[in-house]
Amino acid sequence: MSGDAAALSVAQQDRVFRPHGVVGASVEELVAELRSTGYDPLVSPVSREADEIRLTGAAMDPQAVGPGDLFVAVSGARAHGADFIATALASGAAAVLTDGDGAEKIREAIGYRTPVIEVTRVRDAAGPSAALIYGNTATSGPALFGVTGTNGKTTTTYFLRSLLDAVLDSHDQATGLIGTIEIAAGSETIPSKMTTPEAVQLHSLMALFRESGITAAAMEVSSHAISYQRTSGLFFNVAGFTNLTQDHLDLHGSMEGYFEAKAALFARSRTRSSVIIVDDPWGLQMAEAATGHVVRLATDDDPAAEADWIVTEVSAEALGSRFTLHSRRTGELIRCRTGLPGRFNVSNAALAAVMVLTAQERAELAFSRAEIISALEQADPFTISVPGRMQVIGTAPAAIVDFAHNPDAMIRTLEAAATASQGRTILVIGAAGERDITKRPLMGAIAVRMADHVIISDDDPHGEDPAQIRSALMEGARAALQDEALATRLEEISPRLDAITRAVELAEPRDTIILAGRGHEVHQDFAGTKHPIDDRVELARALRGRGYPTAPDAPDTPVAARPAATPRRDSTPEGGSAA
Ligand SMILES: CC(=O)N[C@H]1[C@@H](OP(=O)(O)OP(=O)(O)OC[C@H]2O[C@@H](n3ccc(=O)[nH]c3=O)[C@H](O)[C@@H]2O)O[C@H](CO)[C@@H](O)[C@@H]1O[C@H](C)C(=O)N[C@@H](C)C(=O)N[C@H](CCC(=O)O)C(=O)O
Ligand SMILES: Nc1ncnc2c1ncn2[C@@H]1O[C@H](COP(=O)(O)OP(=O)(O)OP(=O)(O)O)[C@@H](O)[C@H]1O
Repeated sequence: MSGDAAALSVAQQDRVFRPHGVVGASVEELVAELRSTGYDPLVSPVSREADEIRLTGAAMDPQAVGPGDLFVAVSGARAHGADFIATALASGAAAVLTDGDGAEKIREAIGYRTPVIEVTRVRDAAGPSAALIYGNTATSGPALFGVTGTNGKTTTTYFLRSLLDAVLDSHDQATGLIGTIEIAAGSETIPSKMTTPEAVQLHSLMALFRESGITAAAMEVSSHAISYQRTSGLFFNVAGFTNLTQDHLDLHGSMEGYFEAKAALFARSRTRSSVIIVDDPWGLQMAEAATGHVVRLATDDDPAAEADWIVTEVSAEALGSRFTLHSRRTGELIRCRTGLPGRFNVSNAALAAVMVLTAQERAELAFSRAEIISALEQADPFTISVPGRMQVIGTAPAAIVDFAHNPDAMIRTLEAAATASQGRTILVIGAAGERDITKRPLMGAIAVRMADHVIISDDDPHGEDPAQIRSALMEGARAALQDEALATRLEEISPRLDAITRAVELAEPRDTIILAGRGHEVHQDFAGTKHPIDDRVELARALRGRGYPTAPDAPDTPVAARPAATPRRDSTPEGGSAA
């Protein structure tokens, strides 16, 4: 989105990034739909005029409500949406969908002025309600490609979109994208608030996509989204699974709970086909749990016997890789490449390719196999820059900004660095506050096991004390240093800007610097206060400051200012047992 619109808040941008020609539904039609699907709605006030009110949009965030919207007021951990009824009404909300508590709050605040539809499961009902308003059905389009898994969602959706673009361009059709970094409808984009938006926004986006001539879209599906019913009422043409490793245990309680949340996406009622990477037992289990048409993809060196597609002939090419996709069923061989570093990007690229091939096989895309193969072999769709994902900022020393913020991603990123590096690996790492705390010591331990010099710093502390988060990482790192007699150098430096400067000061041209955890993010959140900092900008600045070369597309805009409220600076170089 450009011009004046770009100056709007994210919620305001959500409000204007909407379809225009929505036919909508009346309150009466919505209530009838909810009744017929078992939600047992109660409506007040019940009157002819109220029934005839036409709903032409839906929003859950009161700041994103527009005229004629259904305001979906949910009860949450921080607040009840109904507490914000005044904001929603001032913006033009025409009716409210809420629970008993919400209905009570609204009656107390405004009496019986606006129709209130009361159901017990508001989040469940939000998706089907929005689907009705925006005219979305299982076949209304666009062709939707959903990707879930602990790591690789963003990268795979960028790869998917790039491949779809390469094929659809010649058909004059555009593509969409919904994910952590941005929401895009063709060339129009807005920034994302969440990896997967709420159902009301997703349904609005489907209608916007259709209106904008978008025939295919790639979308990240987080486990939070599945648990919070954000994808309710949406139907995927192909759902893809990358992997399952430790993260988000604060929400899911256990790996089994986390698995169950993800598995819900691969049900016949939600997706027509599933493409599942079966490189580990979780993947194999996911393929067993999936119902409907399931395609198994193996991307490692020891492919599972059950795999339908395997990746073979992987070889290094510049910083990226070449590989061949082999269909065990038909014998088909397709040559692909990705310019992004790391073996995991071969997996992400293979998943994107097999998802599109599967959609074509199942006659869900109006283009031929030959067009996909030609795009794969000639358009190089997997050599693109994915913001903050293995993004190369400097070349000597190699300097990379990556989003790795959980144990498995760290291992894979540091493996990629070790393969590429001629010298030492210098790592800056932190952990986010108010998120899975059990991963912090694990991440500290992995850091000192796999890098040569580790600087523990801050990520987004959110409401937590940043020093405490660092200390949990340090604890894991120190224990590994001691127990495993490692020679890794370990420091704790805050703020992050100082940690970045220090990493560059330490580096020599043969070394590799990895700034992990923050990727594309441009603010750190300290208890609700946002401090501008972009790892990519600061790394490029520090490299240039020391006369080191930067990559051609390294940023040069001086975005970041030094944080206003700087947390404790605590630079305590520590050696491992041999240091
Ligand atoms: C755990 C979780 O996902 N919580 C989400 C959930 O919160 P909740 O149900 O507790 O609701 P709440 O925040 O109390 O708000 C209730 C209602 O009051 C409104 N409200 C609330 C507070 C306020 O100040 N103003 C306001 O209007 C809200 O818009 C909502 O309508 O619904 C809220 C409304 O949409 C989300 O903002 C909130 O996301 C929180 C902030 C969050 O951080 N979520 C992250 C963990 C998340 O979802 N991440 C995944 C990606 C994870 C990954 O793979 O890394 C994602 O898909 O983004
Ligand atoms: N297939 C993969 N397997 C393991 N690690 C990966 C994979 N793909 C990417 N990574 C690592 O995970 C990080 C995040 O990648 P990406 O943003 O593509 O995943 P994501 O699932 O969208 O993550 P998030 O949900 O946290 O945004 C990358 O920066 C990289 O370190």
